[in-house]
Amino acid sequence: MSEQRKVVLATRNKGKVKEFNKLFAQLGWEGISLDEFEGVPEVVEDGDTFEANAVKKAREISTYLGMPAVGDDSGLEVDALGGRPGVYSARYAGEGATDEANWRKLLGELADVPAEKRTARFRCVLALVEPGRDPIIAAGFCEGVIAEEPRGTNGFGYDPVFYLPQQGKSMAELSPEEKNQISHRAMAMQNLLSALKSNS
Ligand SMILES: O=P(O)(O)OP(=O)(O)OP(=O)(O)OC[C@H]1O[C@@H](n2cnc3c(O)ncnc32)[C@H](O)[C@@H]1O
Ligand SMILES: [Mg+2]
Repeated sequence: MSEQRKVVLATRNKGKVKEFNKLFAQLGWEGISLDEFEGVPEVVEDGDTFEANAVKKAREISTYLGMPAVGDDSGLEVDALGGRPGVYSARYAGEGATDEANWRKLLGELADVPAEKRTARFRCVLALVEPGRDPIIAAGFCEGVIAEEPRGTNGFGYDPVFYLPQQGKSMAELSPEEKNQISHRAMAMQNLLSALKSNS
């Protein structure tokens, strides 16, 4: 996979697409958005794990288009909530919830939780599927703390309420380049690359 590589991004999330475009460019890969194709079926995310959903996204899209595809299933694990919302992060405040509704619900649930108990991590599992081959899977995470209030306007999802003590900023206050150096998605991409190298 070292040559110029066209890989379909098996996601409907525009924030993820932007991040992947930059991460892929660093590898000389070309990420192709699902918007380029018509009639692509919705993937039903009914797995209980990030891995199951990431593989399902990549496999269904790769099979449908006959091209390599990367699926990303990701979410937020909050320690004070026993790891919730986890794989249900996208629908935490209900099916089709907005990003803001999700993080507002989270701040509400953590209203009485003191600062030292607000630890959390973003997790990302990536699956690369080439037609007719077994998936290659890689994971990454990023540790932080759930803030009391939102800060910043970059990024997407839970970024405004995910505070990074080392940076002294929320994830939504980082530039896209800074986020791509430390994020769960960036770590998973690095691990995917290593897995590909040891596979070939
Ligand atoms: O399934 P696809 O089409 O890829 O798009 P999605 O937005 O539904 O993605 P997921 O099912 O993987 O759900 C991920 C959830 O975790 C959140 N999330 C994932 N990565 C994030 C990041 O880098 N920053 C903030 N929130 C993130 C995101 O907002 C969703 O609520
Ligand atoms: Mg989803």
